[in-house]
Amino acid sequence: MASYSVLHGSVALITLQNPPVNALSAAVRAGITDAVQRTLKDPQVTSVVICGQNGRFCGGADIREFGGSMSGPPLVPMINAIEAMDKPVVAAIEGVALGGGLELALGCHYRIAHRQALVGLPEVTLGLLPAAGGSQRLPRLIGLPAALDLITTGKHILASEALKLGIVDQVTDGNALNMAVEFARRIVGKPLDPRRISTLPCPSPPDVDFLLDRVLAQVRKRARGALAPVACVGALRAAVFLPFAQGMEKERELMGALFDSGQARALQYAFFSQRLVSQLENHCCYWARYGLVPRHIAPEEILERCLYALTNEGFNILQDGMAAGPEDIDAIYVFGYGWPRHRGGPMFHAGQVGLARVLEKLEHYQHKHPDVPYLKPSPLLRRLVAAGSPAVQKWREFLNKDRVHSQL
Ligand SMILES: CC(C)(COP(=O)(O)OP(=O)(O)OC[C@H]1O[C@@H](n2cnc3c(N)ncnc32)[C@H](O)[C@@H]1OP(=O)(O)O)[C@@H](O)C(=O)NCCC(=O)NCCSC(=O)/C=C/CCCCCCCCCCCCC(=O)O
Repeated sequence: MASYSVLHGSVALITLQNPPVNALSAAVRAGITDAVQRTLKDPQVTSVVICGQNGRFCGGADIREFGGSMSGPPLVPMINAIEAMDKPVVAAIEGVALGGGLELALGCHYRIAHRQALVGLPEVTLGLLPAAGGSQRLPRLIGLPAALDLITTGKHILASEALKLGIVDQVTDGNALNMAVEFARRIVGKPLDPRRISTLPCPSPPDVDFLLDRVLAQVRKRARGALAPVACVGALRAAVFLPFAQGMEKERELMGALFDSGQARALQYAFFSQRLVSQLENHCCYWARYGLVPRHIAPEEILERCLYALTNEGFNILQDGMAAGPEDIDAIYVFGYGWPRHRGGPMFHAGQVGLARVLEKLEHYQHKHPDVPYLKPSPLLRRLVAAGSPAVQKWREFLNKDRVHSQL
């Protein structure tokens, strides 16, 4: 939800309330929409400040809502309505203004931030693009090159850097909310048209096509099949060449394609699993408090059972002739599945760990869990170990000999 109050008799204060990061859930969007209506109707109110509860402006759209059917007031018309207001609206940014949070702030006429606050449009890291107007407003505010950098990487920057780029208007080491309220009182009556970012032209260099093509090529190379970074460049191209309303349509169209893609779902799943893992320890405390004794599973066991079962399947695939050599399997993992390049790939890694050790571990886990077929050591792994664990580069040779023998 969002609370509404009036300070000094004339400054409406809209406070986002959704701990811990004030994500823009349906209830928060409904609260903001209601509060905007109240400010419009209240003749005493001459300016508005939007802030977040507990020193955090907003961590963006509520990622949990993406998994289900979305309800409540949509974000885009809400932000457009804020920008269209005829009373100045100031965003008081403390803590974070990320994703939809920054997009909300870009719909405000001014942005005042704490120097240490973090701002950014990290949607790309979730397989999305800033589709609440961010891809259209940010380049209009700070120019195409800087917007391309921020939106295609999704990086968070400090408000002090955002000030240099022109994303925020002022920073403070003190209380950003107090400063925003004082600021809001002072600017009443100043023209608002130049502060409505959607009405600004998009500043871009003369060689704009060249720049967009170069960035697209870089992004394609870096993204290795990821859809979102490429879509981000498409949305920014629209910001340069199309009027705002049409750019917004393009933004929505591109977002629609990303939204239901398996990639966006996978990245959002990864966002939450990363956080869940860090809570594991607390769950153990919870069990202990209620007298439950969790079976102790060492992290090595989880790692080894996942990793060595995967490698074992690689040996089976090689043995069945479905891949010509270990390099084929490693290349698929490194280039297709983000396996850390510095670890070479699962087959190379098995060689580094030592084939005898991999075999020993598989035998150990198979003994403990005889019902798990993936843990049964591949005959090829056994033969390689028996042959003295040749280096991975020699396996192709070994396999060829093996295959010839089996055909004789
Ligand atoms: C930096 C953080 C904010 C804070 O970090 P930290 O202090 O370390 O805390 P964490 O442990 O990370 O988080 C604390 C808990 O909060 C949860 N959390 C955090 N952020 C969110 C969030 N945004 N939503 C939900 N929950 C969140 C987190 O999981 C923790 O909870 P728990 O412990 O797991 O229970 C850090 O949290 C962070 O980086 N957060 C993410 C910031 C981010 O990525 N924000 C961007 C979100 S995406 C976004 O904003 C998108 C905006 C555009 C939406 C436009 C919608 C339009 C829809 C159009 C649909 C198109 C279809 C059209 C089809 C057609 O046309 O037909």
